[in-house]
Amino acid sequence: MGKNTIIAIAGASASGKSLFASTVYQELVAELGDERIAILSEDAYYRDQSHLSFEQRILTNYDHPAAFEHQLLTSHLHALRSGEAIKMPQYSYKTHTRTEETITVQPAKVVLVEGILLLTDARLRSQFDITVFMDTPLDICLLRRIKRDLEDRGRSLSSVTEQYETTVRPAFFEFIAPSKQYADLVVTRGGKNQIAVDIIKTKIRQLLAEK
Ligand SMILES: Nc1ncnc2c1ncn2[C@@H]1O[C@H](COP(=O)(O)OP(=O)(O)O)[C@@H](O)[C@H]1O
Ligand SMILES: O=c1ccn([C@@H]2O[C@H](COP(=O)(O)O)[C@@H](O)[C@H]2O)c(=O)[nH]1
Repeated sequence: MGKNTIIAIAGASASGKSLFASTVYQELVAELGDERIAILSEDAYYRDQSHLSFEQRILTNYDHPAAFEHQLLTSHLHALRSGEAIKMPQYSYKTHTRTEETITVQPAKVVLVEGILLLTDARLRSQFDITVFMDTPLDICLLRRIKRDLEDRGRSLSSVTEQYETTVRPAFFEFIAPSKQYADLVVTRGGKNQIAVDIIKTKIRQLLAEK
């Protein structure tokens, strides 16, 4: 396989990273097929906490870099770049640990990866060829996170607001916002910014045509 390209999409929780990455991925797969493009999530690399009780797991700060197994993600990106398949872990936000299943990701010429802390880690940054930061206002992120966490992640309004005040907001200012300096592209207005989606798709088509 020729040179691979890894594209990282970072930004605050509920800034639209996942929607943006999956829109780029799905639209390109519909057009070109799925052999040359792969998609990964940093959230899949939250540490396995199956050795802890549920009461212990909910004490973890999920917005701190220590919550992630970034070394495993780095080695998986390196493997994909080297033409090897990986077994991506699967994570449950409801049980706060990995599930038994993994997803096999085949090496692809373009790999999209999205997550809150991707640009904060120098080991990960060294793997990225193109970096994107979703610059959605924090109040909009909070509104979207409340809706999503209540509907999809089994949370109550009080747990979302308490977590937001204690870890999510402080981590945004300590880790995520400063990592914007490492972005090649800054995307406003979240995952439905179709102009930004089209710009990344054009770049990917160009990369695939070169190889
Ligand atoms: N531009 C947008 N307009 C409306 N809703 C959006 C927009 N971008 C994202 N969302 C919604 O906000 C929620 C959080 O987006 P998501 O992509 O899951 O964020 P992240 O991956 O950054 O946590 C989702 O329900 C998503 O559909
Ligand atoms: O067990 C968990 C793991 C993570 N979280 C929260 O998820 C977000 C990151 O995911 P996004 O999809 O980017 O929102 C992070 O802010 C954690 O607080 C969780 O609540 N529980």
